[in-house]
Amino acid sequence: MQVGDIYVSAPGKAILHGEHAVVHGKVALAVSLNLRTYLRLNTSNDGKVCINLPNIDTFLSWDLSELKKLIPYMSKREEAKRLDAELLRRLREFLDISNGSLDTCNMAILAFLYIYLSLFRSSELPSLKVSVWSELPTGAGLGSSAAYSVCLAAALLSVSGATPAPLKEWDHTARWCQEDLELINSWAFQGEMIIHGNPSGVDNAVGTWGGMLRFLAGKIIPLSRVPLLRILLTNTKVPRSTKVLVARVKDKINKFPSIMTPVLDSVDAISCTCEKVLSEMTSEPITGEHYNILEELIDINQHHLNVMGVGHPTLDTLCRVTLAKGLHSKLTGAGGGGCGITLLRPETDSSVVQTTAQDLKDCGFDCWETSIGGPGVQQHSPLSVKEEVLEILNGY
Ligand SMILES: Nc1ncnc2c1ncn2[C@@H]1O[C@H](COP(=O)(O)OP(=O)(O)O)[C@@H](O)[C@H]1O
Ligand SMILES: C[C@@](O)(CCOP(=O)(O)O)CC(=O)O
Ligand SMILES: [Mg+2]
Repeated sequence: MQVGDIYVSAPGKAILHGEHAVVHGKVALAVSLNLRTYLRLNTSNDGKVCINLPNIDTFLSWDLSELKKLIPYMSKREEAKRLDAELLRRLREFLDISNGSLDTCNMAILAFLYIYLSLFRSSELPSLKVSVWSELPTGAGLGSSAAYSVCLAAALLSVSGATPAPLKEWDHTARWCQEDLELINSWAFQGEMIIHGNPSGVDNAVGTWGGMLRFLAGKIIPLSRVPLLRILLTNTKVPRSTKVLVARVKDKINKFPSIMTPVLDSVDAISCTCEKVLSEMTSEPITGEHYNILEELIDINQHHLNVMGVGHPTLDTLCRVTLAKGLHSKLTGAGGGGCGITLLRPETDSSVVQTTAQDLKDCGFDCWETSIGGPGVQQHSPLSVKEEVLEILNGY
């Protein structure tokens, strides 16, 4: 087992098209953001497991002797594809968490202990301290749950020795090999299953690999030839739970299958059309017509998402305020509040961006131009972690 400090980070994501539909086997296009979640793990010998989650004011620790009692109940499992229902039930009982709980802290703790116990089930449980801090707003549609799960999976797998930590003495940052990334992604998916209920896997795939990707039924295709897109991100600050929204869409599909199926098919076609246009934009001169199509796709998809029941009055406001400046927006992630994206044209003047952002801030929203396509999960030397992040992580 590796001893010492491990620092890892994983990016958040924005879904350009395909949220919700992707849960039902349709195509999604997603891209990583320059906002990341950071994790520090250090092994200790105080006989405890501690977790510090300052974003959600959660600081807990358990004696190893308590956690060891959960191990005899764990069924033997070779792969990380499905959740171990018995372990989850025992953990819920141990933590006194009801089955339908949506509590932020409960979900985060359950995901952590589940991955920790599963990975160390057949060896000695290590005493360790984990601190996680994120630049991402939590529960706002930017994939904070996936970035959290990817960081947990990467750090715990490294400590267990299953995926050797890739950082060499002279490196500032390092990435895992493809096979190890697949393992990290599969354990992160389990964390997402605990937090989301029924995730598609697109968010943890972006958190693991970064960049822009096409996701269809678990198949991940990196899109390497994409134009540089300028995107304005707006956080309406209306809290919501991905788990609740995903369940709401499922209920609607079950209630009105013949009405909702064409909507999902249409979203699929939007994602495919968007992918085609993005690809054309790299092989021929970019024209206004490319952007006209991208904007129309955004408008149509936003209507579809409203039909699915995941809109919100604040998201309508976002679309109206930006359209007044000639800019097109849609929600991103699970919706119901949270964040939206606005496509900026290459020629959109910075004064227009600024006044639009101010109008949105006047509505009570947070708003910023973001850069997209950041790297997937990384291991860091402490030197390569921003000082303010290091201070937070090392403060516990
Ligand atoms: N930095 C973090 N620290 C602790 N828990 C986190 C963190 N980021 C995300 N989470 C967990 O993920 C949940 C939010 O996930 P979700 O509803 O899917 O929203 P999103 O992924 O869009 O941010 C939180 O309730 C919490 O359990
Ligand atoms: C709604 C969905 O498509 C994306 C959810 O993203 P987020 O948790 O809101 O960031 C669900 C999923 O793909 O698992
Ligand atoms: Mg999420």
